[in-house]
Amino acid sequence: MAGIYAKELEVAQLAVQRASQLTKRVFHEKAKGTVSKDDKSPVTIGDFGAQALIIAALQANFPGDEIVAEEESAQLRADAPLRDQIWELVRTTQLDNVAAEGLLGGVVPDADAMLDIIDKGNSAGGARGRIWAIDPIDGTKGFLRGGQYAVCLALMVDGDVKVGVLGCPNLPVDDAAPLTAGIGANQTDDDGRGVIFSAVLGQGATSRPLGTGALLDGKKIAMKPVDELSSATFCESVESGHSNQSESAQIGQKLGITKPSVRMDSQAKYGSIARGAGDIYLRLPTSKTYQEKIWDHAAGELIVREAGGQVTDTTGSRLDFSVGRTLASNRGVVAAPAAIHGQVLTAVQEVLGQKE
Ligand SMILES: Nc1ncnc2c1ncn2[C@@H]1O[C@H](COP(=O)(O)OS(=O)(=O)O)[C@@H](OP(=O)(O)O)[C@H]1O
Ligand SMILES: [Mg+2]
Ligand SMILES: [Mg+2]
Ligand SMILES: [Mg+2]
Repeated sequence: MAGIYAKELEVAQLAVQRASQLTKRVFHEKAKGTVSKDDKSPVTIGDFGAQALIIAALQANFPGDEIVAEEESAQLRADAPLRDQIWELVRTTQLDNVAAEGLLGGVVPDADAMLDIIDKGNSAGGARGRIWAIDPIDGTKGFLRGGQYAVCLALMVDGDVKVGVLGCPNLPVDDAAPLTAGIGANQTDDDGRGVIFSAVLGQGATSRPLGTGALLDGKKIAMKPVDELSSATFCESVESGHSNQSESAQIGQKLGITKPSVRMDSQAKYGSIARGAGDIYLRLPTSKTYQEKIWDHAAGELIVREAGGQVTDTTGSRLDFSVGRTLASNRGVVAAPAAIHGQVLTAVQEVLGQKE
């Protein structure tokens, strides 16, 4: 018998697969159509195109649902060549699997419809009803440097994440592949790479090859038991502006961790610890004012919890996805196997407590 949220999961996985196909095309192009946003962060034709394809798939299947997505069309409305470049990508990216492509609603009618679709991701979020959270390319800087990035989609119902899917084109398919120090740059999406992580609340977490054809069966994933904290591996951000790296080094010292941190962009970090390739994900605030965005965490947080992990902020509270487009009630993120999360959190609080 199909489980609860089975259709949502299938549509989400196919939508992520199709959007990843678009980002992979852009990845292999020299000019990635990069423009700068108001906050100076980069956005590419891949981000806009992937967001359009995912929202189109959600609207074809769940027309009453709300959507919180990272990007908006304003810059494209003022730049016809950029809009047309994205439209060409969106129009020509389809799944090989004809039935699946049909399920996702087929091709978007035209470029103007595409702009309107991109802007359907403008929901304010909140604690009521069904709301999808989309990060079309998480880790855009990683995407640009040939490192890790993730196509991220999650469904929240009444403020709780129920379904989470991450497409990671540049991670190894093999759950047992060790993380290498250089995984944050010069990666490829050749054979043996590209994985979809998924979870449904209460049903566990899985990984499967990203591929381009029919979805293959998923394998259950689980966090690796950490018998000796000193042998654990941190999985951390690449950008020093996104997480305080000197504090995480002090926390590592307190815990007796000697292995160097593995740095990679995006929610690929959550997927990597969920399958036991790494152990602990820390995101330590670098400013008093930055609020984490729900689309940067919703899918990964559920996948880690369903793989046997615990995820809190630095105060020990669960991440609260019900307060809008940001995690306004939380500060930073601490994710670890449930059995050691308490010890890690204590070390985090000791180090952060020394600051004031
Ligand atoms: N100041 C600050 N603090 C914390 N986080 C920030 C900050 N600025 C941006 N962002 C968000 O970080 C998202 C990428 O996170 P990563 O964990 O991939 O960071 S890193 O690239 O590995 O350093 C990135 O997501 P994308 O924009 O989707 O790439 C941003 O939403
Ligand atoms: Mg961004
Ligand atoms: Mg992001
Ligand atoms: Mg993004």
